[in-house]
Amino acid sequence: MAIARLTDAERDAALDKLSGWTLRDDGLAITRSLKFSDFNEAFGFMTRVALHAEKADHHPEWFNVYNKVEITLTTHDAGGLSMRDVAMAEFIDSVV
Ligand SMILES: C[C@H](O)[C@H](O)[C@H]1CNC2=NC(N)=NC(=O)C2=N1
Repeated sequence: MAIARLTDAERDAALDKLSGWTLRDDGLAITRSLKFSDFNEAFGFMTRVALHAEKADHHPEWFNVYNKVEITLTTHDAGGLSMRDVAMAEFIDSVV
């Protein structure tokens, strides 16, 4: 399904309302690194996000080692950032 890619202005406005997210060098994704108290906390967080991602049909690219989770959000169908990434980032910000 074609999903609209954010304009640079929309992207910058979105980044302003998010916390802890940085734009990847190529401008096509946003990333955030999280540190939890232990693996159980980290994986519990990932479980919550995974269930939400499935409901939203929008899935993060992420890396976990012990209590650290590195998350990258981009919309493959848009070839860059879309409002789905912003919505997913807002959800993640609300559960960390
Ligand atoms: C078929 C399925 O709806 C699509 O592949 C969805 C699945 N999850 C997705 N997740 C992300 N991050 N980007 C997408 O374009 C995307 N597309």
